[in-house]
Amino acid sequence: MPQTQKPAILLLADGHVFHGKAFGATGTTTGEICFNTGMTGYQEVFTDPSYSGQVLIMNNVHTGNYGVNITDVESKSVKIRGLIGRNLEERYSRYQATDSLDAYLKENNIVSIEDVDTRALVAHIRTKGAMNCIISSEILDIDQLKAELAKVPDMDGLELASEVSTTEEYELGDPASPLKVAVLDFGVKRNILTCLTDRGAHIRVHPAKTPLARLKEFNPNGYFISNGPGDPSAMPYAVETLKAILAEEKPLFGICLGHQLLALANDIPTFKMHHGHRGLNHPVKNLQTGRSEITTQNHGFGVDPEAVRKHPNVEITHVNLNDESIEGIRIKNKPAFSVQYHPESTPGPFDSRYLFDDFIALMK
Ligand SMILES: NC(=O)CC[C@H](N)C(=O)O
Repeated sequence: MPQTQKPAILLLADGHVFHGKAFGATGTTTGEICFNTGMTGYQEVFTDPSYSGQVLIMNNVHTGNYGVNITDVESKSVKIRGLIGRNLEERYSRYQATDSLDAYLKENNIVSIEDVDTRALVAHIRTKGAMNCIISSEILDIDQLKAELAKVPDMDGLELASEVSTTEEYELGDPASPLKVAVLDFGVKRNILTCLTDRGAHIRVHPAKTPLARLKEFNPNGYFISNGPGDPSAMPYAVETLKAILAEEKPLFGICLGHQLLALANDIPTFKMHHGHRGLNHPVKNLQTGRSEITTQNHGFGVDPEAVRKHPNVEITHVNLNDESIEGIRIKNKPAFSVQYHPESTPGPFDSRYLFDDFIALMK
């Protein structure tokens, strides 16, 4: 906790007010409130592009105590819109750390609030569901905050992926590799790309709206459909590309948003969840092997379980052991599969990394 702190206010769309202290950048920020139950890995979480448009509560009581550095990132900048914590620590201790969380949030202009009763807040979101919120250390008048909050668009129906996708194509891995993967970037996490290149793939990463004709010019052995922020049903352009890719009959692997888009490309609808799944310890059962995995998750939308079960050509490969939501699917007559969770983890356990091996094996 820094020595001198201004007061700050968190207002929820349902009128609930939480008083706390300003941390990081001062000012005002808005977005959809969500919570992550992970005890560690906060820098990887803050830089995950799938969090764009969201204000994040860290459930852990202390965040910031091991500082930040330049390597523990999933993209070039912090992507959360704001941070809420019980204790956000300015002092840190770790030999690899290069700076404090406070300095990092200031540098990335992330308005944050601490000294909030996060247990009560998370319990409230779990009961009432996802909603928009506003944090401010400059506007302390509730009516004025309410007026600002009313201008914030709903996450439902929001297309955000094209805002965080790369604007230029780029290649990674060994250009001499015979294994080529065309990546569609909707906000891809860096470690997903590393999981592919570490397994020998040469990859080309493409902007979100790249048509199949351009993807094919790379002569790929397979296609990877990335994670990303926003509502998948607001991305008809991506669903069209996926349908065209599926007609190619080449291996396809999708993660999170990529999983939702694969469902939509098979006419399975997606829906807005009550408050989503975000954390590092979500149990998932692999129905093909019977084994359980502890997984990293970050999603606020899901694929319609009834529509998946009724689909003649889609097989459920993974289910969530907490709520039986659909965690993985496979297209029966095509070499295409996807998972709702994050096998690249970072942060999280490595239980599900085998999915990258499966994708490589499918291409070989
Ligand atoms: N991590 C992701 O790809 C998130 C997908 C989607 N934006 C969701 O919230 O469900």
